[in-house]
Amino acid sequence: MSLGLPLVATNGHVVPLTTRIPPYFLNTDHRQRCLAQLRSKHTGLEKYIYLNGLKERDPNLFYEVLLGNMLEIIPILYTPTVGDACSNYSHIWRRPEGLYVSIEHKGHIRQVLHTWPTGLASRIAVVTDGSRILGLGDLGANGLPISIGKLDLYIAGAGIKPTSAVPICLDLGTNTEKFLEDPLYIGVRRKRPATAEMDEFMKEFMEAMKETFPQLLVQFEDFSTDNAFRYLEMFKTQYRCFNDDIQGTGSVVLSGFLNSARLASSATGTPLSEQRILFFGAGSAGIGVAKQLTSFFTLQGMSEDEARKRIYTVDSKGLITADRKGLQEHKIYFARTDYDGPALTSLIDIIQYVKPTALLGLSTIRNAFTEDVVRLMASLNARPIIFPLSNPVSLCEVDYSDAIKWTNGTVIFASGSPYKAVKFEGKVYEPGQGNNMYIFPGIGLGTILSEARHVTDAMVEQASIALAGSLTDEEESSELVYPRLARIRDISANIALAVIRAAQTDNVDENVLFRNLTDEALLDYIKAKQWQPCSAHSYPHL
Ligand SMILES: NC(=O)C1=CN([C@@H]2O[C@H](COP(=O)(O)OP(=O)(O)OC[C@H]3O[C@@H](n4cnc5c(N)ncnc54)[C@H](O)[C@@H]3O)[C@@H](O)[C@H]2O)C=CC1
Ligand SMILES: CC(=O)C(=O)O
Ligand SMILES: [Mg+2]
Repeated sequence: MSLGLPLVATNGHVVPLTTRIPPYFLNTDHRQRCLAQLRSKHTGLEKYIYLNGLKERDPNLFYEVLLGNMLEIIPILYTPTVGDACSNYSHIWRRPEGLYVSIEHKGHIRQVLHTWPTGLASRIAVVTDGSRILGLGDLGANGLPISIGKLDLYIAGAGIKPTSAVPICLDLGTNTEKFLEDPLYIGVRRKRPATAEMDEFMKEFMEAMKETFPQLLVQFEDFSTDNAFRYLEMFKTQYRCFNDDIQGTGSVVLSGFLNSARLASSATGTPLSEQRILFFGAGSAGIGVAKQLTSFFTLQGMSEDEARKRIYTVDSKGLITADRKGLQEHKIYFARTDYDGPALTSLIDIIQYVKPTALLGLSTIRNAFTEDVVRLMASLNARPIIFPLSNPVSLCEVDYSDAIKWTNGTVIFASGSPYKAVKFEGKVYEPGQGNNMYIFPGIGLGTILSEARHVTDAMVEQASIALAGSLTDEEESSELVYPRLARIRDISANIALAVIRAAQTDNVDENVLFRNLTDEALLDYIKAKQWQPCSAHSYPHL
């Protein structure tokens, strides 16, 4: 421990020569004190505010507490509680903790970015425009906590240094009236810009980001669906960036689906090539996952057409068919051409028609997977795969305990937000959490270390395959589809290794030094680079 003033050691105890610190404070366990303080708070939002204050007072201690208590703390910093933090951010705001770039800064964005204190040391920015925060809609400038929460997962889950992380909220206005009318609202009071104005802003922003932070990776987060696809297409080969909701979600769900299909197949013998996957919800997340699945199927030898035929998509108007007028661009690829009956609008009718082996919810519709829906899935499949992936919990398509009860324990389940284990007829069942948090830390770490010019499709796909293969024997025998969260650092290191190798194969790695390392040596290097918090450094000023 490095302390500025001499200390007296008595009976092995450390006593600072100062009156500002209680004499025996340094001999107590600060982490336990923090946990006790955290647990004394009654609501999720109070816990969020407490943790936020702890991070400001003592970042090392904050990350130590987080790393030692992931299962308890991640649901506060991230989904579901981060949803409450965003919804109420204008009211709970305490201190500056991220970078706001406003539409009013247009023409001066470079100057704004230069105000960020860690400048050239910055490596990863999570950028939201607040237009679709989780499933909660347009929260405008209140969206910053989602960028902060994702970056906390980068730091805890992948070992990215806190000083490398830049949380960004683009304040482009909001179309949500209640914020525009709220005197405490922290954002610019205007409606969102039209496409041409937003495009100009985004182009200036990305160019300025590259100039100001030349080694930085941009993760686009929670943009409304049209813009999510639009800016990914516009920027993905020009800048080092990816879209978490499209690519991160695609990658993480493919991984859980592969492990689920293996489990289901051991009961039914159904091969991957005969899976029929029904997507309830066809936005950035639904279509992102559908594309990742079809891409994987083609890797397995299916033709593109055969792969696409495995997928059925549903939106608020029902089963998406090619003959529907005015289909949005991103829905066209998966629109069915083999159904020409009357529009199928009820989920029960759609399931009866498709007979899916897997039902994936990315719809934001709470309890859309009713008892009838779940029981029908169970009657069609010995092991139905049901993933209600919408966030936060308040928008989840079905609760875990209901899914277990209505399928008599046969369901293979992963939800976007966390659920606790459930006891049913004497047996304990553990849910999976199908959330991009398992994937983006490793994609980011691998991209940063390899200094990849772009994030290629193969990097995202290999991340998914690495995650799918990361289950231990114990996790496999417990029928988990994702690894236990407590192992996320090791898992992120393995994902980063796969991402670096894919970057090399695609020739986008600007750091070519890793090319000559064996996998073992590279994995050791990655792990050695992971930042470790150390609260012993917290009192150098005593
Ligand atoms: N688990 C995870 O890792 C992730 C989960 N998500 C969640 O997925 C959800 C959707 O996100 P996006 O795709 O970006 O949003 P979005 O708003 O673009 O998509 C929602 C989709 O659901 C459909 N939908 C709405 N009402 C419906 C109804 N009554 N019946 C059938 N379909 C209906 C819409 O037509 C649209 O296609 C959000 O809750 C988000 O939090 C998103 C990314 C990652
Ligand atoms: C998990 C996530 O990225 C979302 O719900 O938007
Ligand atoms: Mg998201």
